[in-house]
Amino acid sequence: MSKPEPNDTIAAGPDGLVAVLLAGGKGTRLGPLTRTEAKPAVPFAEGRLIVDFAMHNAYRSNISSMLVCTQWHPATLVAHLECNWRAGFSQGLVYRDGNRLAAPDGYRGTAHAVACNAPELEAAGTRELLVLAGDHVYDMDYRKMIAAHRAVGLPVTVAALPVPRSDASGFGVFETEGPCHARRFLEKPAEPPAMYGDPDRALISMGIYVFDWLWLRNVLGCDRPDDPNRPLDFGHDVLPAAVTRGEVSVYCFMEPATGPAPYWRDVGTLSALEHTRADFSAETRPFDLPVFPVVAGKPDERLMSPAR
Ligand SMILES: Nc1ncnc2c1ncn2[C@@H]1O[C@H](COP(=O)(O)OP(=O)(O)O[C@H]2O[C@H](CO)[C@@H](O)[C@H](O)[C@H]2O)[C@@H](O)[C@H]1O
Repeated sequence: MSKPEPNDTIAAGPDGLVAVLLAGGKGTRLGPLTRTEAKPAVPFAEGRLIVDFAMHNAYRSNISSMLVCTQWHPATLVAHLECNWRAGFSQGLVYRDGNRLAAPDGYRGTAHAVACNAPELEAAGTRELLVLAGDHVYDMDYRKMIAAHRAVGLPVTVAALPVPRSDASGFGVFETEGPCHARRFLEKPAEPPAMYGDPDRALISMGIYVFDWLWLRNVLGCDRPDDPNRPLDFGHDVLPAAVTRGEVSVYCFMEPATGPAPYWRDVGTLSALEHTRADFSAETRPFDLPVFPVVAGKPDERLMSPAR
């Protein structure tokens, strides 16, 4: 297995886009599985780790550069990405550990993780940022969302989908006044508001964002590193204010916008992970497991071992 090269650099794609994968959370709700392991590095099925779903989506969406924010036990994750995915990212795949980059406290939240990497993103020529989480199981072509972001012209686009209202309090929830027109954003509300036209469902954030970089660097206070009021978390700090200011467009991950939701699972709890794994071991899978790009050299030995 090749060793990670922390000095590698990234350059934005021809359209100025860079992806950031947030992969540093502790994942405490996965109990023993994440005691000494990053959540995205938890095995899913047949040699795939949880992170491979987001990686495959990025790869097949022609994303050519990615910065991965790690923090909690990143060794397995970095080795896996380096071995299986580096070949798919022609403009660079780099890992930036909060323990080193933001010592002594590390990244203090998702927005802070991006802010800490602002100088490198700036140097890479970033004009748009696609922010992804490493702990979701779904099959999505981000190009459609990016195209929608450009067409609408607002500085932020958030991917969203409906879930039963009773399941929504663990997510960021949009209060909408049209099929996908957001009026308010509430991070993990005890009483999630119903989505427009459907009293039984709520429109939740999938934790996938496209940002205009100049807007984001300003909102994150990248020029004010000592400002104690800088936002730390996208869901708690950045989105509620941005939605209220009318700066956020909602990208509904479903066709048509009011139709049934596609398969998407946040596998942040043991029971969600078990159910999702069961869906993929059933005769008919929700969709195919991720496929690694062809790598010159040896395949990951995990792929040679039996499913786990
Ligand atoms: N300090 C840190 N440094 C680096 N990476 C970190 C980090 N803290 C968390 N992460 C990573 O960021 C991603 C998001 O994790 P969070 O735990 O912050 O959000 P959560 O999933 O609860 O909600 C979010 O995702 C759900 C969808 O699952 C949305 O509904 C909700 O609005 C949104 O806040 C994960 O991949 C995690 O590993």
